[in-house]
Amino acid sequence: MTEEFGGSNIQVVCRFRPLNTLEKQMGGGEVVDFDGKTCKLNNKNGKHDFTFDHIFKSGSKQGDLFNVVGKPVVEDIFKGYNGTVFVYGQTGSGKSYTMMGPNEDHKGYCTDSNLKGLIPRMIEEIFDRVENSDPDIEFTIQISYIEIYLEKIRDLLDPHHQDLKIKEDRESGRGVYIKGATEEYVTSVEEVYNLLKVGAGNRVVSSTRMNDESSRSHSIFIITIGQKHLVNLDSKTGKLFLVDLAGSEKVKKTGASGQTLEEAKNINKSLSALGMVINALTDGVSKFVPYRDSKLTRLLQDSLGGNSRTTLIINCSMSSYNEDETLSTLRFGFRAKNIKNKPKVNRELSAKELQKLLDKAKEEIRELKEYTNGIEEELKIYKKGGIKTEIKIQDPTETTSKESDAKEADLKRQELEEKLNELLPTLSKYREKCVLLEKELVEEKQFRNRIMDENIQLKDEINQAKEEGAQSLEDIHILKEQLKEKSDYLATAESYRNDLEKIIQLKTNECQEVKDSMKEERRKLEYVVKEKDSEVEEHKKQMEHYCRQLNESKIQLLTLQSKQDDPDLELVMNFIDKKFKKITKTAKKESDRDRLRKRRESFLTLRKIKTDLKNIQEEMDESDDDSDDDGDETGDTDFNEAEFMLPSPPQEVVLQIPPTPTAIDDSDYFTEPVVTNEEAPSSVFTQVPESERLSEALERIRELEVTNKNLKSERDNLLEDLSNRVDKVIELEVQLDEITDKYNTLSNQNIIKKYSRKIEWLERNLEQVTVNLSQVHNENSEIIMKLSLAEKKIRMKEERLTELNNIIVEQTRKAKKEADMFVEERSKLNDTINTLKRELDILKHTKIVTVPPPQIEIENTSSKVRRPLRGGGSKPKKTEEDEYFSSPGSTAELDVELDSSGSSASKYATIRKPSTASTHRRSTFSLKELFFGKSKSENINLDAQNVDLDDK
Ligand SMILES: Nc1ncnc2c1ncn2[C@@H]1O[C@H](COP(=O)(O)OP(=O)(O)OP(=O)(O)O)[C@@H](O)[C@H]1O
Repeated sequence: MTEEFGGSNIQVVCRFRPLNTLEKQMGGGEVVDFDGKTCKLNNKNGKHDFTFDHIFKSGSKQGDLFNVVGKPVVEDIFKGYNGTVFVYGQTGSGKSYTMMGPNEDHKGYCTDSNLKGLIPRMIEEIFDRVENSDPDIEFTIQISYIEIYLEKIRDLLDPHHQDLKIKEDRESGRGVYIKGATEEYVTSVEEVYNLLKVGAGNRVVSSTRMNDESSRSHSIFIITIGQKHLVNLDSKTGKLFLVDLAGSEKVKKTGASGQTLEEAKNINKSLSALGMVINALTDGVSKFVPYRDSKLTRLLQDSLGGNSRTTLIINCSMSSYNEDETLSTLRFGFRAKNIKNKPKVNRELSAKELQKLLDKAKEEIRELKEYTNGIEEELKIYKKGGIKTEIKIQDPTETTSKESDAKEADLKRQELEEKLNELLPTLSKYREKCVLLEKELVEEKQFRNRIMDENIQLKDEINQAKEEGAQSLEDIHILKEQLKEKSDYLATAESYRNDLEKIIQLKTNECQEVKDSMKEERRKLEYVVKEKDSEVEEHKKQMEHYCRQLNESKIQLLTLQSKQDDPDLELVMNFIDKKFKKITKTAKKESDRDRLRKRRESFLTLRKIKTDLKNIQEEMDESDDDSDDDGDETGDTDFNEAEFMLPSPPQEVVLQIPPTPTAIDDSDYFTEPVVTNEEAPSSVFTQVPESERLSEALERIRELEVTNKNLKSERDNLLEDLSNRVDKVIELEVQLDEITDKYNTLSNQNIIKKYSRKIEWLERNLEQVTVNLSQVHNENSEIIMKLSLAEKKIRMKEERLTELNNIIVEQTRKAKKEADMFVEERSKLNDTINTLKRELDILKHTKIVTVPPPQIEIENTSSKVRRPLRGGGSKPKKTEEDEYFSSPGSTAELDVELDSSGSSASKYATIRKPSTASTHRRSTFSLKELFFGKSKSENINLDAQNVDLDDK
């Protein structure tokens, strides 16, 4: 059974050690002042005050520390509490010195009465207390000694155990323990010292710049003290953890490297885990304490915030050389002060205790029954009228006759029988009750176990749910971050798209502008073309005029021909006419679309005609030359020139065909004047003398030729300008197409595709994230619901548990009451039996008992076997009787004195050895043991012939 008391804070004491050689060498002074329980550290950053439960200045004695810290802890352990003393501080600050004392002869402990540390003093105190305890209390003392080195638990009492595991057993009240660790039973201080020596030999210690013998591991010395009151069977257990932590160290200062560096890393890691546990226990916010982060914290779980009375000793240096470390140590201790523990007295569970009580009661009933049966049997013998041969019945009066004695005996027998008959149902009633109680207890225990299992399961569920919740929250957080990232990305993409759209718009505007400008250009061009057309028209008219004149000249030529009968000239004229007609025809057929091409073709045709004409001219010239040679014609060079120039006008006319076919009817144009000109000659030839007209015509032809040339060049210019403009238009159109293409390409190009893909992907992701988010929200709310449900369940279970506890308490109370009643009844029964016995005694004579030697428990020298100690003496000592009985085969004739006064009468018998008959010594055998208990278990037989029971 565990008795809980109000929570108590961890006690924190602070110890300073004197400056060491290194600190003196470094030349720094002392930086700590004291004011009662407050120490003040003055460093470069100012003053820091820390108040503790006790402060031990540098000159403090080991004994003072024991009186303040050690003694009360030992007292607590004997009360059944768990206790812990642990020392914390930087390397070389005096932790091992405080715990063990100086390790001068490398034994692992110190026995110097002034210098020995807490552990030796506490061990001695424990054995002193056992020595001075109630002799009815049986003690067991067990020792374990382990170290945590490089995050592995090593058994210092058995180095074969290298990596022990930590286990927890709340149900049995054992709490956190190390599975497989050696637990040696000890019965003396010397035995413990031996173990300390063994342990110290197995510990890992190295030399560093800060400490010649630096502990490289956390050592834990565990003392378990069990107590059992042999009379009331009350039992309790106290466990004491004495922890010497490895020192925190600055690698730079200690000069750790290689293995020591690895050790330093592990030491600092586990110490920081210890710091985290203390933070979580004291910050008032943390719901979770990370005990499982290191072996050290896991092992100290009960000592920090659990079932233990804990004292923390912080060891510091006063030197300015170590002021930073001292400050951090003081802060650590100051924080630890706020840890609240819940120490409980570790008593046997009520169920067990009750079970034992019940067993005891059952045993007593059985014994009583046997005893009554014995009496019954004796009575039967009397009833038969005989006297048991072994029993000499002493007649106290010597005056009553045998007959009256028999009658009286008969009556007594009847009375006894009646009383026995009355007693038997009571006994069976008790037996039944015991069975019932036993059953109830088993059921109750099972129920309680079930509830506890359920509770643990629920707690696990809650923890899981909490973990899941935390995970979900984390997921939500991650998703939110992703969402944010994606939204940012989306926004960037959006802005990029907007920029692109703007660029496209700009380009489109530019295109539009170019189109507009082109349109404008076209319009201008059309205007110019129109102008040029009108100019051409003008020229055409002029040409008409010239043509007419040409026709006139032609007519004149014809006339001349008729006069000269020149067949070649006629041929030329015909040819020209033909060509004119042909060209007119061709021009008429030209469509608007192919105009330009046709023009060029016409131009080529005309050029061909011109070449033909030139050829004809040349032929004519040749013929002229021939005629000249013949001497037929003289001084007709003008005519020849005119002849030579003749083809030009039609060529120009053709070239100047207006752009719209409807505008000019070429056939009309060419036929009409001819008709007019055909009519004209009569008048012309009649008015002007022929040679004048001819020269005039030639003059005009020349003029025409010049004009033609001008017109030609102008036309060429115009054509060139036109083609330039057309080219420009084409170029612009090509540009426009290019821009459009570019735009299309751009919109189709990878960037846009990529971005649109990305945008799509982001949108999809966004959707997914939203879905996930809502899912997570749902899950979260589900978890919260589950959590609240589970909490509700736990609350209900807890309520149920309290209810059950109350029931158990009630049941225990009832059982106790019943047990009391039973004891009362039993004493009544005893009284009755005593009365019966007394009555029977009248009939009895003194008996001699031959007691064979009781089997004395042989002391087992193996310390792993339970070795109890009795209060008042270090272990159950052999009494004179024990020694006597222990000699094999010896028998003793003992006088057994029965003390009839009070209830103890049934309990003790005085045994007298024949040789020392005068000395009456009280043995530890109870009457019950003597007659019933030991008679079975320890072979003590009643021999009526050898036992003398006197009247007392
Ligand atoms: N209060 C003290 N008075 C005198 N000497 C002391 C005191 N405390 C410590 N010392 C001496 O200081 C040295 C270092 O002490 P100790 O080995 O106990 O340090 P530690 O904190 O256990 O170091 P580590 O963590 O490295 O094991 C030892 O030589 C020890 O004797």
